[in-house]
Amino acid sequence: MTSLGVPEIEAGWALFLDLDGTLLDIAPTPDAVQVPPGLVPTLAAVAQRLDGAMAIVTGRPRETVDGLLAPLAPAGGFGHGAVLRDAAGRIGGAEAMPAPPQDWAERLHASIAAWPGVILERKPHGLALHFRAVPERQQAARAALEALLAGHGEDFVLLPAHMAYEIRPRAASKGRAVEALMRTDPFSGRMPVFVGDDVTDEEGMEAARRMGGFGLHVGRDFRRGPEEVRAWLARAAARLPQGGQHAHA
Ligand SMILES: O=P(O)(O)OC[C@H]1O[C@H](O[C@H]2O[C@H](CO)[C@@H](O)[C@H](O)[C@H]2O)[C@H](O)[C@@H](O)[C@@H]1O
Repeated sequence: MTSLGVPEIEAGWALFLDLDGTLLDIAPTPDAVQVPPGLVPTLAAVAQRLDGAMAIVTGRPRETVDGLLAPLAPAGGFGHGAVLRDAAGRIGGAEAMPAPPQDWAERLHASIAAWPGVILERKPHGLALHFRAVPERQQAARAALEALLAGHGEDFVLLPAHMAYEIRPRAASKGRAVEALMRTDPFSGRMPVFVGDDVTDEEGMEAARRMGGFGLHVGRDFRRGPEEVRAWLARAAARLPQGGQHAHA
């Protein structure tokens, strides 16, 4: 255990890691995030120590994550679980996921033209309105997304996020990503552990608990934030045997 009571990573875990606010420090805008030197090699080493049972579970699209973490292309749940990639690199899960109607982005562009500082983020299976630079626009951003959902409430849901509101497919969730990946090799049979910081991560943590594992929260457990998560991962990369629990010395 660490001094704050977070258990050290074990070779028999399946590790599910949120990205923004967990591995990466929060930045002023989505495009401004910095991937700290050493993070990608650490993630690659941890995945190797866990026999590949490590996934990134994030609201970001797969293409964005692959750009940020290149050359690593980890297993994961992307777009809040709308798109899945297993440890063998097979992509799926999005067949039944709706894309936001074409006119939604146009309608939002029209709204935010009058709200300097509000950022519209378009994703394959969702949208986000960021108001970090102009917190006074929070209610307006929420209302704009609620207006879009008025005719599509059955397909999409509204999510509160860090200084943002998002729309995602109702059928997508981080819990769905955990459950689906846990049915695949090499995740199957391991103890799921989900690490996250946000409201949507609670569904991933709940899924991990249902499947015999647990969740760790950045804030309540990792009180020093993403920096502490990265140090925890680096210790596992240095300490666990190469090749994970099946490795022979
Ligand atoms: O599931 P996550 O990996 O935690 O991603 C959640 C959303 O993160 C991003 O937005 C947040 O991080 C930005 C960069 O630090 C920050 O500027 C913004 O205020 C946060 O809301 C990302 O832009 C979204 O697409 C993700 O869904």
